[in-house]
Amino acid sequence: MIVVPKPNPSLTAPEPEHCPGPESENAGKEESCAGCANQSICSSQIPKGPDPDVDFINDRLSNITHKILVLSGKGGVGKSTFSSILSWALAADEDLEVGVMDLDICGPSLPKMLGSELESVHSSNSGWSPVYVTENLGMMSVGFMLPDQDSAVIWRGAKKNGLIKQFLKDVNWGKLDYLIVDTPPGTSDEHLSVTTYMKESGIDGALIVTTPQEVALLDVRKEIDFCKKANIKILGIVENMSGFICPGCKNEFQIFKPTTGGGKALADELGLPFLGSVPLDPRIGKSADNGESFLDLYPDSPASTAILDVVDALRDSVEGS
Ligand SMILES: Nc1ncnc2c1ncn2[C@@H]1O[C@H](COP(=O)(O)OP(=O)(O)OP(=O)(O)O)[C@@H](O)[C@H]1O
Repeated sequence: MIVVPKPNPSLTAPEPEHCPGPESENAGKEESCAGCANQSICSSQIPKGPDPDVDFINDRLSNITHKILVLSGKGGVGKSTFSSILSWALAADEDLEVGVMDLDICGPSLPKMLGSELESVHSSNSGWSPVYVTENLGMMSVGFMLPDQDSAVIWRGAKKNGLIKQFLKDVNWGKLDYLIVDTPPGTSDEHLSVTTYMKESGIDGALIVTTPQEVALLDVRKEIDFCKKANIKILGIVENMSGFICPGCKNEFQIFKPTTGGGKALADELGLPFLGSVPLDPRIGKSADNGESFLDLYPDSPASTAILDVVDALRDSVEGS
């Protein structure tokens, strides 16, 4: 077994062709991005023509039964927190093999949330081995490849694309029942790369995390539009930080306005499944900071009940029961 050097020199992927940008005479013709006039999905950072790596990716991913993207329009709504709790919840079922891939390249928080930040990725002839949080929960994150926790990843789209491709091609997950893919906020390079490369092998769909406030919901609408354009099914919307139930007195308090209901209203308006609301609970943040499973620590809390309801609804949706 060889420890992958930190940072991994092989991550210096060849720079594929860039978007011509708004100044170019080709801008907006074949494909375009926010910098070009047209608002359609920009694929200029993905190499054109047949990509031999896609066969390797399809081969790797053919061992994975369910693939779920966790998306949100806005940052800080609890996407990584929910991805980590979801992974823990699924892995609590010993019959399931679970993987979680952290595609938040510039802000990888899953190694910390899953209590594995000091681990390293190992490589062998069969590829990169995920870091195992528990026997049946593996994880891959760029966070494992940084020289230290404070190092910033300052990469343009082409390089992010190279890393995502490498994650999909080289990580040897083995046979998985679930792969949870945590993404950064928005609809950017990471989203485009992962949906492009995973498309052929099949993505079950996207779980959209939001908070109840209008500013988050506004961005969620864009995320939903992205999913439509990229042909990704929306498995449902989860409203996180929805109301605050005091762990001491158990009363519900109104901290932000509106405190609850925005996610459900949006789901109803767009005819999408609403999977449930998870209340604000400061112990969720503390558990995540400590790399511990909130569900294990506080199984009887209203937040745990709400989270498990969402997980059940999600499993029903993808497993078709
Ligand atoms: N239900 C909750 N109750 C209390 N705190 C929460 C809850 N959900 C998330 N948090 C806290 O909110 C903060 C933001 O969460 P998180 O990092 O998961 O958001 P994110 O959407 O992944 O952000 P980004 O997209 O910027 O990475 C964290 O400190 C997390 O512990």
